[in-house]
Parts: sequence; structure tokens; C-alpha cells
Amino acid sequence: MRVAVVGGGLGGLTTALLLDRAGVEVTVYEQAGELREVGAGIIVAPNMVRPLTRAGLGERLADFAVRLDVAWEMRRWQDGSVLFAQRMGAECRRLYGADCYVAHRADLLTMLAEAVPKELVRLDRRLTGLRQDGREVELTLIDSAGRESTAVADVVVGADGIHSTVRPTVVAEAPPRFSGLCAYRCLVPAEAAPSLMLRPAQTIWLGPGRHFVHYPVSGGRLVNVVAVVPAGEWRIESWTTDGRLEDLAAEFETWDPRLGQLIAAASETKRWAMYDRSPLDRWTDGRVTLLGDAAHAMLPFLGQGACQAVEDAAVLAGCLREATPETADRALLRYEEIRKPRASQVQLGSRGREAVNHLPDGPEQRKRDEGLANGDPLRQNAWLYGHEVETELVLMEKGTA
Ligand SMILES: Cc1cc2nc3c(=O)[nH]c(=O)nc-3n(C[C@H](O)[C@H](O)[C@H](O)COP(=O)(O)OP(=O)(O)OC[C@H]3O[C@@H](n4cnc5c(N)ncnc54)[C@H](O)[C@@H]3O)c2cc1C
Repeated sequence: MRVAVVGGGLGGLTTALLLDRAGVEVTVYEQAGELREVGAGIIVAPNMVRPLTRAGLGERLADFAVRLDVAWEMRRWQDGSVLFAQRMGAECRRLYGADCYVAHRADLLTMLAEAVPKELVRLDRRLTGLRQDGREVELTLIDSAGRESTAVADVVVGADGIHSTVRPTVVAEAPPRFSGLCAYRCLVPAEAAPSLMLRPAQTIWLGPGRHFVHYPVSGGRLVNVVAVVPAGEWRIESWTTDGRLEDLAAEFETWDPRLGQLIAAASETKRWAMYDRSPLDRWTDGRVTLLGDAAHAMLPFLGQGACQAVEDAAVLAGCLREATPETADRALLRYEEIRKPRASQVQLGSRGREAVNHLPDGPEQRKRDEGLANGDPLRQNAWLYGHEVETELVLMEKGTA
């Protein structure tokens, strides 16, 4: 079995790692000349920690990621009073079988890149075309000097992100829906941030039509900030386009002054317009399948995009472990059958937060805040962080799924 993974992001590298561990021959084709990530934080939720720990990366993750004491700490915009908070630590391990972390994306990618044997990754190879003939798939690739090459595989996994080249060969997709929102992102040195922002807590401030998220990353040396506001005329869907710090500051001028202090300590910000995708009709066509954002790009409000990519990788490796070139297409359908309902639920759940997080000031917002204050923090995230992927994997390993 020769598997080609297109894309060396968090999803593609995890897939390569788990397939290699499962004894499957795998090659990653990445368009960039080096493996790199945007400068931003990410929540590494228990449903991502468990598969990474099973792959032997638990201790390495704990080296650089910040273990959360509190998650989903919702605060009122005017004065920072706490509306809702989920205690993590021992409670999190008891409920979900793992800790919850926050990390710098680049650190996470480095951890995966170190774990995947170097010879499995081909850099500077951009996929431009795919052709399958029922027995195998031919990939056409191009490097930065414009040289074209081809490769052949029994299975192709499109882990090539939100603007996937593999996806149109599998399924027709509807155009993305503009959410009307945009996000600012910054990393602030810890020594310049107010002390509230340094706690191992994922904090979310809710206010009129906006929300503001922060948590420490890189062993507590930086504070990651994501602020979601009405987009105005901004339509650029890119994680690397600069925004203006003064525009960000103006959005939160009337909020608790600690947010203004945090923004003032940033040296730059990125700004991107947020588009929403609906679940695809299918992920697989013959010997080609999709994984991660290529399969289920979602709004970031549940912090689950990469977590779902890792769940995908774990299940795909389980499905392909025993497959042969003759049974590969059935194994891919099995993967889709297990993963698509779960990932679609999370995708739609993320969309559901769009309205809840962005209510105008008034009675609806007060009702939401009262609901949060009366919510059950311990049960709130069971559906996200719970055990269903492991259950599927155990059944598969026993050969009963
Ligand atoms: C603001 C924000 C906050 C987020 N927060 C969280 C969070 O807290 N927790 C979480 O789990 N998720 C979060 N996410 C989602 C998460 O970032 C994504 O779901 C995740 O990065 C998807 O990984 P991927 O490997 O599928 O795609 P990508 O990371 O996009 O990787 C795709 C790779 O494919 C390569 N590629 C693309 N096209 C080609 C081609 N033609 N040929 C070869 N290579 C190609 C790219 O160069 C890239 O390396 C967040 C997203 C955003 C925008």
C-alpha cells in the first residue's frame, strides 16, 4: 500500500505519523520549501491529546504547551466578571481522559515534523493534478522552479487545507458563505501583558457584537489574542494579511481597560475575513479522500479544526492498517462513514456559536449571559471532548467495527 498525503500541515503530518506507525508506506507532498505554521495559538483539546499521547507524543507536548487550569472562561465585557468557567486539570482528566492544552501552532508542527521520518516528506512539491484509473492514482506536482514531476500511489489523502486542490476532484462544493465577521490575531510578550492574561486559562470576553479570546502559549512566554468583530468592508480570507492595531484598539475602546492594555502591548496584528463552509456531500472518490480543513473547514469558535483533523488521521490510519491496494477504496469509504457525521456535527456546532457570540447589547445578550451563569460547566463540552473516536478505534482494532 502506497499512500500519498498532499499537504504537510497539522493534519497531513499527523496522518503521515500514524500511517507510518501502522506500517503503511506513506509520502507527504508539501508545496512550501519548509514546514512552517502561522504565528498563532491553538487549543489542543483532550480529543486531540488522546491520539497524540497514544502516538507517544504526550510528554513532548507537555514540554512546550501550556496545560489549562480553566477553559471556556466567559467574561462580561464591561468589567470582566466571570459568567461561566470550566475547571480543567484533574476534572478534565476524569471526564475526558486527558488534559487540555494551548500551544503555539509552530511548536505543534515542529513536534510532528520531528516525529515523522524526514525521508517521508517531499518539500517544494505543489500538487496540480490527479488522475485515477481504478487501480492507482497519478499525481502531477510542480516545484518552485516550475519543474513538473509525477508520482504514483494506491491512495491519495487530500490534507491540503481550506483551499484544497484535491477537493474539486472528489466533490462539487458550494461557494463559501461570508459570515460578516473578521478576526484580528496577535501574540503579545507575557512581560507586557496584564497579569489576568498570564493565568493558564482560555478566556473569552463576550460583548456587543464582538468577542475577544486570549490564552498564554509557548510555555507562558507569549499571550495569544484572537478578537472577532464585524468585518465592515474587509473581505480578505488570509491568515497572513496585516491589519492595523489602532483599528483593533478602537473596536474594544469601551471594554474593560485590561483589553486595551493587552492590545497596546502588541507590535503587529493580522486580520482576516471569516467565511463559513457547509458539510460536503462526500469526502471520497475511489482511491482519493479528504482530511482536515480540506474535508471540513469550519469557523474557529469551538477551537476544533485541527482537533478534528487529528481525529481524522487516527481513524484513517485504523482503516488503512489492514487494507491492501485491492481493498483500499472500501477502507476509505469506511473512514468517511465513521468520520463525516462527527466532523459535520462539529462544523455545524461551530457555526451555531457565530450567532451566540455576536449578539447586540440588549435583552438577548442578557438572557444568554444568565444562561451561561446557570450552565453546567462540567458537561458542556462532553460531546466535543468525549470518547467516541477511541470507541470506534477499539472496535476497529478488535475487527468488530
Ligand atoms: C483563527 C483560527 C483559530 C483556530 N483555532 C483552533 C484551535 O484552537 N484548535 C483547533 O483544533 N483548530 C483551530 N483552528 C483550525 C485549524 O487551524 C485548522 O483546522 C487546521 O490548521 C487544519 O489543518 P490542515 O492540516 O487540515 O490544513 P492546513 O493547516 O491549512 O495545512 C494544509 C497544508 O497543505 C499545503 N498545501 C496546500 N495546497 C497544496 C498543494 N496543492 N500541494 C501541496 N501542498 C499543499 C499547505 O501549504 C499547508 O501546509 C483555528 C483556525 C483559525 C483560522
